[in-house]
Amino acid sequence: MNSDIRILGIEGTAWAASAAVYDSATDDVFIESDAYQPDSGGIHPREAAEHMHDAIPRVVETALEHARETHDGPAGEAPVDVDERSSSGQQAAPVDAIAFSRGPGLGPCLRIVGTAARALSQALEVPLVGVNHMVAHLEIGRHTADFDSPVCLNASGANAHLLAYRNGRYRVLGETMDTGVGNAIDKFTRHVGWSHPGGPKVEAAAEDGEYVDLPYVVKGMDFSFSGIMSAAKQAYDDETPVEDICFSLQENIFGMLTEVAERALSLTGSDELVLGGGVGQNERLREMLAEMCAQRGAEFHAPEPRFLRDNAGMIAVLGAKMYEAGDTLEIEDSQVDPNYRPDQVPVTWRRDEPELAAGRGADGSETQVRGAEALVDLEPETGRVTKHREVKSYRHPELDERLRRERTTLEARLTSLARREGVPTPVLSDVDPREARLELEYVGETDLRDGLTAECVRDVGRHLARLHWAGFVHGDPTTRNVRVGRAGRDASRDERTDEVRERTVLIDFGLGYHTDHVEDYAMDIHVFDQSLVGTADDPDPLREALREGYREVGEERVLERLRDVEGRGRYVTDDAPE
Ligand SMILES: C[C@@H](O)[C@H](NC(=O)OP(=O)(O)OC[C@H]1O[C@@H](n2cnc3c(N)ncnc32)[C@H](O)[C@@H]1O)C(=O)O
Ligand SMILES: Nc1ncnc2c1ncn2[C@@H]1O[C@H](COP(=O)(O)OP(=O)(O)OP(=O)(O)O)[C@@H](O)[C@H]1O
Ligand SMILES: [Fe+2]
Repeated sequence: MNSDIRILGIEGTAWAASAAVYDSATDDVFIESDAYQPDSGGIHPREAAEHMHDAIPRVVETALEHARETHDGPAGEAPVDVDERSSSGQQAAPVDAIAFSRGPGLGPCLRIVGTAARALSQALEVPLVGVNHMVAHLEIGRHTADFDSPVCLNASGANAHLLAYRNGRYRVLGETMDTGVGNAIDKFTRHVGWSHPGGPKVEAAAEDGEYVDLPYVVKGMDFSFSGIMSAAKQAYDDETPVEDICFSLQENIFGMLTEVAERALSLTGSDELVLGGGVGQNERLREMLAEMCAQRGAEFHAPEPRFLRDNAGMIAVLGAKMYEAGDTLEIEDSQVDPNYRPDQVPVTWRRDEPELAAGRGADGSETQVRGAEALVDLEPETGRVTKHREVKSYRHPELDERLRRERTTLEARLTSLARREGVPTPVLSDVDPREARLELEYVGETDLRDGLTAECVRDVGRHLARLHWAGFVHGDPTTRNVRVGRAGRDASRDERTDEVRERTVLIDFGLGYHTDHVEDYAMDIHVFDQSLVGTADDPDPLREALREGYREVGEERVLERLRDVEGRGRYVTDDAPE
């Protein structure tokens, strides 16, 4: 940002009544916050709104005072640019625009912030900028890290998701299938009788804990907390020491988040990761992410804690970028949106398009690929591939051992089973679960990601339907877990035209499992769908092809359930006690 822009930011989506002033010339961010602390239980929407009502005018006044003081320059000096924008001849506004969080968040809180922002914009005669709170959690990290095009993990109270920029939007590559990560932890601490917020208390208790087995659920880049939270509450009721539960909750929950973040880096080819959100204040989460990135040669950045928890600084910083791009709002269009998703925001302040880094040398000559889970040695000449799930040092050794062994066994079993169901997969020549090593046939010429066509995607739809028909799911169908091309045995002739057709081969079944739940089948399609959205410039025709292919072989009720899965508002911020 070149010019000197000063923005007042206002935040109040849930618990933090906060105002900030960002000065682009000095890159200074002044933040004044007032936290709502529930007397008992979790956040009560009405009480939170009352808090906003009282506290927002106060924090805004403090921030404006700061703006006026710094605007006038050091004591004794004449004010700068005083009447530049003043139409009425009065002293000019101390800021260039008012940025406020439009959502997601609690409706009653958002409305108070919206009203305050509109009133200020009118009184000071400066434009209004409507900021998406989750995109602000991401952008503050990109700003402070000075990264180009990172993957972002937002780990906050009401949300948990992975975002990556593609063609004018932040795409959601993966997200929680139930509650936000902080809310999940806070529900456990309510069960135990600890006061809100629970995250810091779990972190403190975990220091004296030992590992106990708890559920671990990732589906591609999506994940779920409901199973682990019920198991944790049950373990507490069964008198498992609470420090052991806290320790293991952190190991598993943050292990899941770190694993999906690594999958997102692998899928997009990005080597930059930023962390956002209040749960990002947790040392163990940061340590795991840093270690994962170090192990794969990526850069990791977590902003300082005042920028991680809810704060108006991040609203002001993104507000400045939007303001500079001319992305302002008319008062009549400035309504708030409690379900405002990050992928609804047109990204007006970025022009650059990241290249998807190739997974290997374009000519296929590189012989080793690092996936999210494994190191894969390729020998296209001999037609052999060795896949080794390395130790992940960020994970607790017990969990790591279990996951690597189970997934290697499953991958071997389901790869073969799928082929028997008529789905092309590599032929397996050796399995060593203890070493977490597989030997497979080399298939395809490229990853589907690098040769995306509607025809191949339609094939993927048919393949998934066949697996589901046989009673199991792939678990991680992405555009990198599908190989396409005519290499070796993969060439096949079209019966009608006698032309050599590309074959579409599924690989990497390590997250697959047997199930007869329609929901699991729908999720499997959803996971592939999200990877299309994350890797294609124009995903819609491909998404349609996926459904067409599925429909040819599979059951309509699965596609109906898919529409349910997609329509579900996962951004439920109401954390009122059950
Ligand atoms: C929509 C918006 O209102 C919402 N904001 C929000 O959830 O506040 P945030 O400040 O980003 O995160 C609060 C959460 O962060 C957790 N938290 C705070 N410190 C923590 C720590 N040291 N370890 C784990 N969790 C922590 C709290 O328990 C709480 O659940 C969101 O971003 O989802
Ligand atoms: N049998 C194979 N034939 C040809 N290429 C393969 C084969 N298996 C793996 N690869 C290549 O190696 C890459 C990583 O393999 P794989 O997906 O199995 O590892 P992973 O670590 O589980 O990856 P991720 O979890 O990121 O999907 C694939 O995207 C593909 O390019
Ligand atoms: Fe937040």
